[in-house]
Amino acid sequence: MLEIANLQAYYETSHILHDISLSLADGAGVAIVGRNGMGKSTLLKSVMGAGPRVKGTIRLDGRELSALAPFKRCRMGISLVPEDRRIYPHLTVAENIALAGHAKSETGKPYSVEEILDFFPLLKKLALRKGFQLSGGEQQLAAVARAVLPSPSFLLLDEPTEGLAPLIVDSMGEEIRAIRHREKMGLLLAEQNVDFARHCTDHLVVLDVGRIVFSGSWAEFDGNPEIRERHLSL
Ligand SMILES: Nc1ncnc2c1ncn2[C@@H]1O[C@H](COP(=O)(O)OP(=O)(O)OP(=O)(O)O)[C@@H](O)[C@H]1O
Repeated sequence: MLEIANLQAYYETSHILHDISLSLADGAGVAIVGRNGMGKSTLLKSVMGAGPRVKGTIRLDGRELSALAPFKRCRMGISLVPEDRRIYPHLTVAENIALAGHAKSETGKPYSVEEILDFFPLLKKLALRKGFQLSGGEQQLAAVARAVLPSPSFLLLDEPTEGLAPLIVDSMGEEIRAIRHREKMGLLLAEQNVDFARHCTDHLVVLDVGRIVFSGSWAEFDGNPEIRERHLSL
């Protein structure tokens, strides 16, 4: 279980996240939605320990993470795909994915590169292609695949669909959904594409200037058109 309680996050003197509390049961999928600059990325980075200064508690299976370096959180079962993907341009897709196998993991057994390529059929066809020869969407898929290899308990994805063609967005949505359900992997997804977020998760929180203004299921969200109109540009 991933529990975030009374989280505050700061960059220098700017107070970005205010009193965020959020719990994800094992295998749960939660989307963080909201307009640009509302704090979605900051929330994911706070959970990973990668950037903002935080106060409050972040616990994974009861163990406090807030003081731990990102690599330790990764070993404990959290994987982050940042917005900028960070695919190595001169390594092949298979080599980029294999890199994640070098990280030690305290959680379940990592998948093999072959298993990961079976999860992502599009990447299987591109396994020997170098990073710089991939489209933005293919790079994004490779970054997600690499993050899945250590078999994390919770996968954190930062706006994976940004700037991608609709076809690859659909295929990524299918694959993430399938992996989540088959492997019982938790997902915390920062996303502006509401249709994609809905496809991949069960619940959502809406952020507005660093505060949660809505938390519930997608059905509850649909029953609340005012939230949609006020906080999301649809
Ligand atoms: N490294 C940083 N230093 C200072 N301020 C930052 C930094 N990163 C983000 N911010 C500020 O924090 C606020 C929240 O940004 P964040 O990137 O978390 O929002 P977001 O909802 O993910 O937006 P987007 O969808 O545009 O990525 C914004 O006001 C942003 O300018």
